[in-house]
Amino acid sequence: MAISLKSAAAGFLQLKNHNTLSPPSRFPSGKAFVSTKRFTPMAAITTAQTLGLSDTFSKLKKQGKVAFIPYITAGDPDLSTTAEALKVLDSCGSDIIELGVPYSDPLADGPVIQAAATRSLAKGTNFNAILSMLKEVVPQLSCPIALFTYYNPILKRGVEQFMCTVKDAGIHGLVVPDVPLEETEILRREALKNKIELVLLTTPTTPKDRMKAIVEASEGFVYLVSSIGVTGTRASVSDRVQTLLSDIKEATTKPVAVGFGISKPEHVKQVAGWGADGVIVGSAMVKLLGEAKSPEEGLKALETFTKSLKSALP
Ligand SMILES: O=P(O)(O)OC[C@@H](O)[C@@H](O)c1c[nH]c2ccccc12
Repeated sequence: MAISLKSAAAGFLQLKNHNTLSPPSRFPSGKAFVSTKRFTPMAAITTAQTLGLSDTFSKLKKQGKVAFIPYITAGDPDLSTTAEALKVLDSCGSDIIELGVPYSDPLADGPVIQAAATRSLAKGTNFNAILSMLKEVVPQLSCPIALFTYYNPILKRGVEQFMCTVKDAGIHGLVVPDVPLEETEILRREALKNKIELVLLTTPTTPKDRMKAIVEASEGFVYLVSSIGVTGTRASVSDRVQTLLSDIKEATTKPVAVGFGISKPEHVKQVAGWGADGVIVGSAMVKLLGEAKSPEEGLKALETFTKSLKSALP
């Protein structure tokens, strides 16, 4: 289904303050993923045993806990390191992991994640290679993966084909930041068919009636974007998030996770204290991995950082 220019423009206007519509672009092509490491044979946790997104939140709520949700870009610095990073994040207590599909025009992303996507694409990362890696690694994880992609790569592959492909790879959730609510009908239908939870995003500039429609349609959890603009660490998290959270919680009982700018234990503590059911940390994670002197150093830094943030959560 092509996005009509009119709705694309409407979508862009709707999203202009937070996630912008990315112009059509080539889909990354390159070598299939070939594992360069023998994965430690662990007792594979079958995907069937791994809880989905909403069930994960239900479990945590019963335990009085808040979900820790890191984001990393697949293929940065390379797919073998991504495979190890997923296992590190899982073993450090991540409750859900957002895995980003690198894209050539990630216009909702700030410089850190844009650079990660560029590095990954330059390495030849492509969607099939990511799927191959996931088929090996997902059975070793105890937490669910939410795939993070712009809309264009989905359209290139075809929505139906895309959804059953990611389901086969053991993916539980999907986040598509640049699809306006009006264009989500086919995505939601195919996601539901494949038991993929399609997470929708609301922002500080989303009108209340539109926010209500978004939270109504969102599956898995509601993604509350904490601040206007693109992804990237901020010195502090806006107090506005507290009001936004209570507005959303008036509109729905679905879990709400907050992202954008969170990068310190005090940010995590603050957002959890305001009633968030989950906190999402992306750029700070991506920076550690992508800018380390070696993959081993990046993985070690990721482990230390994740433990410091996780320990700040109830
Ligand atoms: O990077 P931050 O500021 O920690 O924000 C999370 C963000 O990285 C992740 O959820 C994400 C990556 N790319 C996006 C594009 C739009 C919305 C969200 C995202």
